[in-house]
Parts: sequence; C-alpha cells; structure tokens
Amino acid sequence: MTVTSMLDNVLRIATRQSPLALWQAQYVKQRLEVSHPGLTVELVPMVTRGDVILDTPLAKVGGKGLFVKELELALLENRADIAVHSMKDVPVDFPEGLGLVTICERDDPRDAFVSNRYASLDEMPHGSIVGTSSLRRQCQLAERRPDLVIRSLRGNVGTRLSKLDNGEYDAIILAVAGLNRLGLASRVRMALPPEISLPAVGQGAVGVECRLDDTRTRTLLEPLNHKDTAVRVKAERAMNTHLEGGCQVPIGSYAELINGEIWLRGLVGSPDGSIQVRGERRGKPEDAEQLGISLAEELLVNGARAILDEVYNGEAPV
Ligand SMILES: NCc1[nH]cc(CCC(=O)O)c1CC(=O)O
Repeated sequence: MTVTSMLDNVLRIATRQSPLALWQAQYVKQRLEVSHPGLTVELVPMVTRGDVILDTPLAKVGGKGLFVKELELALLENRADIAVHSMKDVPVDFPEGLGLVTICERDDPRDAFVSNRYASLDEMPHGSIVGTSSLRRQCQLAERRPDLVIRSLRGNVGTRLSKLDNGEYDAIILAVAGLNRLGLASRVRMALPPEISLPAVGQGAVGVECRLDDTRTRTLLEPLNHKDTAVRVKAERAMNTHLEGGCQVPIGSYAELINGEIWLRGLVGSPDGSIQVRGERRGKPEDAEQLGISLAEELLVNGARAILDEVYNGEAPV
C-alpha cells in the first residue's frame, strides 16, 4: 500500500480532553467508522486556553472562543481534519477557510436541576445556594426565585458535580445533554422545560467544523448531518448572531419543529433577572435564518438594545 492510499483511509479529529469533549469526539469517530467501513478515525488531543483558565468566570476571560481557537489552528495547519464542538460553545464567526459543515442529531436541549437535597427548584427553601456561571441560567433563575443565592460554578461537569456533593451548593444547573453523554442521567432531579429555563443557542447539539475546501472530508461527514437539528440550530444562531450578544449578556434561543413548522423563542435579559425581553416567531423551515433575524430585531427594539449597550458601555461588542 502506498503512503497516499494509507492516508486516504485516515481522518483526524482535533479534540479537547475534557470527558465531555472526548465523548463527543468518540461519538463522531464511531458514527464515521460505521458509515464508512475501512475508514480509521484518529483523535488528536489538545489543550485550549479555556482549559487552562478554569477559575475565572467565562464572561470575564473573553468567552467561549477560548475553547476552539487551538482546535481551529490545528485544522488550518493540517494537523487535523475536523474539530467536534458542542454547538453551544461555537462562536458566530469562523476563521477564513473554516466552517461548520455538519450538525448531528440533537440530544435533550434542556437545563437540568441537580441536587442531593431537593427534587425541584420550587422545593428549595429561601436562601438556598445554587451554582451556575451561566448568565442565561442565572437570569432566569433569579427572576423565578429572587430569594435564592446564586454562586459561580466553573470547571468541567465532573468538577461541578463534586462541588455539589461537597456541600458547597444546595443545587446546581447543568445541561441535561452533558449529563446524558457522561452516563450521569440519574443525577438529573428535574429537567427544566423551556418555559422555566430557555436553553442556550445550540444546546444539546454536536457540530463538526472542517476546512471548507476539503471535499473528501465534507463527503465523509454528510451521513452525520441531521436536517431537523440543523434547521433548528440555524434559526437559533441567526438570532444570536444578529444580536451580536457574545457571552456577557444573558441570551436564550430555542427552536422546535412542530408539524413541520419552526417555533423559535428568544430571551435577552439582565444578569439579575430584573429585565427579561422575550419574543417568538413561527414559520417555515426554509425561512429559519430570516425568522432568527426578525426575532432579534424585535428583541432589540423591545429593550435588548439597552441591555447590550449597558454591558458593552456603549461600544460595539468585539
Ligand atoms: N458550557 C460547557 C458545556 N458545553 C456543552 C455542554 C453540555 C452539552 C451540550 O449542551 O451540548 C456543557 C456543560 C453544561 O452546560 O452543563
């Protein structure tokens, strides 16, 4: 066998090494190998800046892009062929030459109430301590239960659970999907419906990024794309992109497909929950992007503009 033909049968995944990232990379590897007998998929483990700076709230250290930059560099330098991401953590912009080409079927998009003491949010006594570092979760929690004390909680899923188990918190909020993937579904005391906690853009979905001119890889990825998930995430991301919100503002965006129609709901709020600007759109899947944009415009007019301006001190977000 020549060197070229050997390489033809190998595809390399750049991945972070958190248990969740590794699960997602393994999942894509397995899906690819099942779809393409004879293909060998290798993992290329990497450390990102986001993995190094774990004790500062994400909103303060420059956001989600921290977790993907190193992976993208590996793609651009041809040290790997694809990067697998939680769609929730993928920034709106891609470096020139890279793009998101595949979105896999969505797992449970909801937030999970996790506690060793209480079965639900409403059961918690006044003054209970809840851990989350997500401004979106904090905003919705504080509106519903202004009497709770919300404390910052960082680290990967396992770290967060051990901080709960140590007694540092009465409850914590995590994504159901992350717990499911790690075999920790039994830790979910209550999955919070979107009415109580509107999920983050793309929550529960895994996406794959590659070099846009790499037609071989794009063809290999085709069977993994899940159309319904892709259209939902497209509407959610269009809303988010049009808001230019970044992750220093509480933003929720969640689309469902009901009888072939998109139902997109959006939220922009203040971190303390005192302001909640909400809206929704229904329409055809073909119009996913337009629905997201027009919902964003409505939210901006209804108060989101003021919230964004306040957070970014009147400057355009970077
Ligand atoms: N912010 C970290 C992160 N990124 C994706 C998930 C969960 C899996 C997903 O939403 O796809 C999590 C953990 C969490 O929010 O609890």
